[in-house]
Amino acid sequence: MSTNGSPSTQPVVLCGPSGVGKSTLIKRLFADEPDSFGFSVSHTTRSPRQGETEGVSYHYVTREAFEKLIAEGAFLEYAQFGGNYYGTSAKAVKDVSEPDPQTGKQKRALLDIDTQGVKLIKANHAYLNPLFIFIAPPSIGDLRKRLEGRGTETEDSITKRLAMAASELGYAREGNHDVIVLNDDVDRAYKIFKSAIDGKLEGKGDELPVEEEEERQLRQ
Ligand SMILES: Nc1ncnc2c1ncn2[C@@H]1O[C@H](COP(=O)(O)OP(=O)(O)OP(=O)(O)O)[C@@H](O)[C@H]1O
Repeated sequence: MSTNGSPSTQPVVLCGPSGVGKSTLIKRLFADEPDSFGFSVSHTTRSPRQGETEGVSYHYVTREAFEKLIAEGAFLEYAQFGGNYYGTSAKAVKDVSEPDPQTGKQKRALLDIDTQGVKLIKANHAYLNPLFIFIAPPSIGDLRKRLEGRGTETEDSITKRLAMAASELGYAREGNHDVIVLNDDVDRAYKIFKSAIDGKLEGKGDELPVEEEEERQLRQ
Protein backbone atom coordinates (compact mmCIF):
# COMPACT_ATOMS: atom_id res chain seq x y z
CA MET A 1 0.00 0.00 0.00
CA SER A 2 0.99 3.62 -0.45
CA THR A 3 3.29 5.03 2.17
CA ASN A 4 2.97 8.62 0.93
CA GLY A 5 2.14 11.26 3.50
CA SER A 6 1.67 11.04 7.25
CA PRO A 7 -1.28 8.78 8.15
CA SER A 8 -2.36 11.31 10.76
CA THR A 9 -3.20 14.08 8.28
CA GLN A 10 -3.09 12.47 4.83
CA PRO A 11 -6.48 13.14 3.19
CA VAL A 12 -8.60 10.08 2.44
CA VAL A 13 -10.40 9.97 -0.90
CA LEU A 14 -13.20 7.46 -1.06
CA CYS A 15 -14.62 6.59 -4.43
CA GLY A 16 -16.67 3.87 -5.99
CA PRO A 17 -19.98 3.41 -7.79
CA SER A 18 -23.20 4.90 -6.51
CA GLY A 19 -24.85 2.48 -4.10
CA VAL A 20 -21.69 0.56 -3.26
CA GLY A 21 -21.79 1.62 0.40
CA LYS A 22 -19.48 4.66 0.71
CA SER A 23 -21.88 6.58 2.97
CA THR A 24 -22.37 3.44 5.06
CA LEU A 25 -18.61 3.11 5.68
CA ILE A 26 -18.19 6.85 6.32
CA LYS A 27 -21.03 6.81 8.87
CA ARG A 28 -19.31 3.98 10.75
CA LEU A 29 -16.00 5.80 10.71
CA PHE A 30 -17.52 8.98 12.14
CA ALA A 31 -19.29 6.95 14.82
CA ASP A 32 -16.00 5.22 15.68
CA GLU A 33 -13.81 8.33 15.63
CA PRO A 34 -15.95 11.47 15.83
CA ASP A 35 -13.05 13.90 16.26
CA SER A 36 -10.44 12.59 13.84
CA PHE A 37 -12.00 13.29 10.44
CA GLY A 38 -13.58 16.29 8.78
CA PHE A 39 -15.33 17.20 5.56
CA SER A 40 -14.07 20.17 3.60
CA VAL A 41 -16.13 23.37 3.50
CA SER A 42 -17.66 23.78 0.03
CA HIS A 43 -18.08 26.99 -1.97
CA THR A 44 -21.51 28.09 -3.10
CA THR A 45 -23.14 31.00 -4.89
CA ARG A 46 -26.41 30.61 -3.00
CA SER A 47 -27.21 32.98 -0.15
CA PRO A 48 -26.60 31.89 3.44
CA ARG A 49 -29.68 30.51 5.21
CA GLN A 50 -30.52 31.47 8.75
CA GLY A 51 -28.14 29.82 11.19
CA GLU A 52 -25.44 29.20 8.58
CA THR A 53 -21.98 30.67 9.06
CA GLU A 54 -19.48 31.79 6.43
CA GLY A 55 -16.46 29.50 6.43
CA VAL A 56 -18.27 26.85 8.48
CA SER A 57 -21.40 25.90 6.51
CA TYR A 58 -20.03 27.15 3.19
CA HIS A 59 -17.74 29.72 1.65
CA TYR A 60 -20.32 32.09 0.12
CA VAL A 61 -19.12 33.73 -3.09
CA THR A 62 -20.59 35.60 -6.06
CA ARG A 63 -21.08 33.91 -9.44
CA GLU A 64 -18.20 35.98 -10.80
CA ALA A 65 -15.88 34.86 -8.01
CA PHE A 66 -16.97 31.23 -8.44
CA GLU A 67 -16.37 31.33 -12.18
CA LYS A 68 -12.95 32.86 -11.61
CA LEU A 69 -12.09 29.95 -9.30
CA ILE A 70 -13.29 27.51 -11.99
CA ALA A 71 -11.04 29.21 -14.54
CA GLU A 72 -8.11 28.97 -12.13
CA GLY A 73 -8.70 25.21 -11.74
CA ALA A 74 -9.32 25.62 -8.01
CA PHE A 75 -12.13 23.04 -7.80
CA LEU A 76 -11.77 19.30 -7.50
CA GLU A 77 -15.42 19.09 -8.43
CA TYR A 78 -18.26 21.51 -8.97
CA ALA A 79 -21.83 21.38 -10.17
CA GLN A 80 -24.90 23.57 -10.57
CA PHE A 81 -28.13 22.82 -8.73
CA GLY A 82 -31.18 25.04 -8.78
CA GLY A 83 -29.32 27.85 -10.51
CA ASN A 84 -26.46 27.95 -8.00
CA TYR A 85 -22.93 26.64 -8.13
CA TYR A 86 -21.53 24.30 -5.49
CA GLY A 87 -17.93 23.11 -5.42
CA THR A 88 -15.10 21.57 -3.42
CA SER A 89 -11.82 23.44 -3.70
CA ALA A 90 -8.44 21.81 -3.19
CA LYS A 91 -7.65 24.52 -0.64
CA ALA A 92 -10.74 23.66 1.41
CA VAL A 93 -9.53 20.06 1.55
CA LYS A 94 -6.06 21.15 2.65
CA ASP A 95 -7.52 23.49 5.29
CA VAL A 96 -9.15 20.54 7.11
CA SER A 97 -5.73 19.28 8.18
CA GLU A 98 -4.49 22.69 9.37
CA PRO A 99 -4.20 22.79 13.18
CA ASP A 100 -7.22 24.42 14.83
CA PRO A 101 -5.98 27.86 16.02
CA GLN A 102 -7.60 27.37 19.42
CA THR A 103 -7.02 23.70 20.20
CA GLY A 104 -4.09 22.90 17.90
CA LYS A 105 -5.96 19.74 16.89
CA GLN A 106 -5.63 18.43 13.38
CA LYS A 107 -8.22 16.47 11.42
CA ARG A 108 -7.94 14.30 8.35
CA ALA A 109 -9.98 15.35 5.36
CA LEU A 110 -12.37 12.70 4.09
CA LEU A 111 -13.67 13.06 0.55
CA ASP A 112 -16.37 11.12 -1.24
CA ILE A 113 -15.83 11.92 -4.91
CA ASP A 114 -16.35 10.39 -8.32
CA THR A 115 -13.77 9.24 -10.83
CA GLN A 116 -13.74 12.69 -12.47
CA GLY A 117 -12.69 14.24 -9.15
CA VAL A 118 -9.99 11.61 -8.67
CA LYS A 119 -8.59 12.40 -12.11
CA LEU A 120 -8.58 16.14 -11.32
CA ILE A 121 -6.67 15.61 -8.09
CA LYS A 122 -4.11 13.42 -9.83
CA ALA A 123 -3.70 15.89 -12.71
CA ASN A 124 -3.80 19.25 -10.94
CA HIS A 125 -3.62 18.83 -7.17
CA ALA A 126 -1.16 16.00 -6.61
CA TYR A 127 0.32 17.94 -3.65
CA LEU A 128 -2.78 16.93 -1.64
CA ASN A 129 -1.22 13.48 -1.70
CA PRO A 130 -4.33 11.59 -0.60
CA LEU A 131 -4.88 7.92 0.09
CA PHE A 132 -7.15 6.81 -2.75
CA ILE A 133 -9.55 4.05 -1.69
CA PHE A 134 -11.89 2.39 -4.17
CA ILE A 135 -14.96 0.70 -2.75
CA ALA A 136 -16.03 -2.11 -5.09
CA PRO A 137 -19.32 -4.02 -5.28
CA PRO A 138 -19.27 -7.85 -5.31
CA SER A 139 -20.98 -7.53 -8.73
CA ILE A 140 -23.07 -5.15 -10.80
CA GLY A 141 -26.10 -7.32 -9.93
CA ASP A 142 -25.49 -6.69 -6.21
CA LEU A 143 -25.16 -2.99 -6.90
CA ARG A 144 -28.53 -2.99 -8.62
CA LYS A 145 -30.10 -4.75 -5.62
CA ARG A 146 -28.62 -2.16 -3.23
CA LEU A 147 -29.81 0.79 -5.28
CA GLU A 148 -33.27 -0.78 -5.55
CA GLY A 149 -33.23 -1.58 -1.83
CA ARG A 150 -32.27 1.98 -0.88
CA GLY A 151 -35.45 3.13 -2.58
CA THR A 152 -34.05 6.53 -3.58
CA GLU A 153 -33.67 6.05 -7.35
CA THR A 154 -35.96 5.70 -10.36
CA GLU A 155 -35.34 2.83 -12.81
CA ASP A 156 -33.83 5.34 -15.24
CA SER A 157 -31.46 6.66 -12.58
CA ILE A 158 -30.46 3.10 -11.61
CA THR A 159 -29.64 2.25 -15.25
CA LYS A 160 -27.47 5.38 -15.55
CA ARG A 161 -25.69 4.65 -12.26
CA LEU A 162 -24.96 1.05 -13.33
CA ALA A 163 -23.46 2.23 -16.62
CA MET A 164 -21.29 4.70 -14.68
CA ALA A 165 -20.33 1.88 -12.31
CA ALA A 166 -18.89 -0.16 -15.17
CA SER A 167 -16.67 2.76 -16.23
CA GLU A 168 -15.57 3.44 -12.65
CA LEU A 169 -14.60 -0.21 -12.27
CA GLY A 170 -12.67 0.11 -15.52
CA TYR A 171 -10.73 3.05 -14.10
CA ALA A 172 -10.04 1.06 -10.91
CA ARG A 173 -8.75 -1.88 -13.02
CA GLU A 174 -6.09 0.44 -14.43
CA GLY A 175 -4.59 0.52 -10.92
CA ASN A 176 -5.41 4.14 -10.11
CA HIS A 177 -6.17 3.57 -6.41
CA ASP A 178 -3.94 2.75 -3.46
CA VAL A 179 -6.41 0.38 -1.86
CA ILE A 180 -9.39 -1.72 -3.02
CA VAL A 181 -12.11 -2.58 -0.53
CA LEU A 182 -14.71 -5.10 -1.67
CA ASN A 183 -17.93 -4.25 0.15
CA ASP A 184 -19.39 -7.75 0.27
CA ASP A 185 -19.97 -8.03 3.99
CA VAL A 186 -20.03 -4.58 5.56
CA ASP A 187 -18.26 -5.64 8.81
CA ARG A 188 -15.44 -7.27 6.87
CA ALA A 189 -15.21 -4.32 4.46
CA TYR A 190 -15.07 -1.83 7.32
CA LYS A 191 -12.13 -3.70 8.88
CA ILE A 192 -10.10 -3.47 5.64
CA PHE A 193 -11.12 0.18 5.16
CA LYS A 194 -10.14 1.08 8.74
CA SER A 195 -6.81 -0.71 8.64
CA ALA A 196 -6.01 1.03 5.33
CA ILE A 197 -6.66 4.50 6.72
CA ASP A 198 -4.73 3.64 9.89
CA GLY A 199 -1.75 2.69 7.68
CA LYS A 200 -1.86 -0.90 8.91
CA LEU A 201 -2.90 -2.70 5.75
CA GLU A 202 -0.33 -4.92 4.07
CA GLY A 203 -0.72 -4.76 0.28
CA LYS A 204 -3.54 -3.18 -1.69
CA GLY A 205 -6.51 -4.90 -0.04
CA ASP A 206 -9.09 -6.90 -1.97
CA GLU A 207 -9.35 -8.09 -5.57
CA LEU A 208 -11.79 -6.36 -7.92
CA PRO A 209 -14.77 -8.43 -9.17
CA VAL A 210 -14.24 -10.18 -12.50
CA GLU A 211 -15.02 -8.22 -15.63
CA GLU A 212 -16.81 -10.94 -17.65
CA GLU A 213 -19.34 -11.41 -14.89
CA GLU A 214 -20.03 -7.68 -14.90
CA GLU A 215 -20.69 -7.57 -18.62
CA ARG A 216 -22.98 -10.58 -18.43
CA GLN A 217 -25.00 -8.96 -15.68
CA LEU A 218 -25.20 -5.63 -17.49
CA ARG A 219 -26.69 -7.41 -20.52
CA GLN A 220 -29.40 -9.07 -18.38
N1 LIG B 1 -22.13 -4.70 2.46
C1 LIG B 1 -23.39 -4.40 2.18
N2 LIG B 1 -24.29 -5.38 1.93
C2 LIG B 1 -25.56 -5.09 1.62
N3 LIG B 1 -26.07 -3.84 1.53
C3 LIG B 1 -25.23 -2.82 1.78
C4 LIG B 1 -23.85 -3.03 2.12
N4 LIG B 1 -23.27 -1.81 2.30
C5 LIG B 1 -24.23 -0.89 2.09
N5 LIG B 1 -25.41 -1.48 1.79
C6 LIG B 1 -26.70 -0.82 1.47
O1 LIG B 1 -26.62 -0.40 0.11
C7 LIG B 1 -27.32 0.85 -0.07
C8 LIG B 1 -26.35 1.88 -0.66
O2 LIG B 1 -25.36 2.24 0.31
P1 LIG B 1 -24.84 3.75 0.46
O3 LIG B 1 -26.00 4.69 0.45
O4 LIG B 1 -23.91 3.76 1.62
O5 LIG B 1 -24.04 3.89 -0.93
P2 LIG B 1 -23.14 5.09 -1.51
O6 LIG B 1 -21.94 4.45 -2.11
O7 LIG B 1 -22.92 6.11 -0.46
O8 LIG B 1 -24.08 5.65 -2.65
P3 LIG B 1 -24.14 7.17 -3.34
O9 LIG B 1 -22.82 7.36 -4.02
O10 LIG B 1 -25.28 7.04 -4.32
O11 LIG B 1 -24.42 8.13 -2.23
C9 LIG B 1 -27.85 1.27 1.29
O12 LIG B 1 -29.21 0.93 1.37
C10 LIG B 1 -26.99 0.45 2.27
O13 LIG B 1 -27.68 0.17 3.47
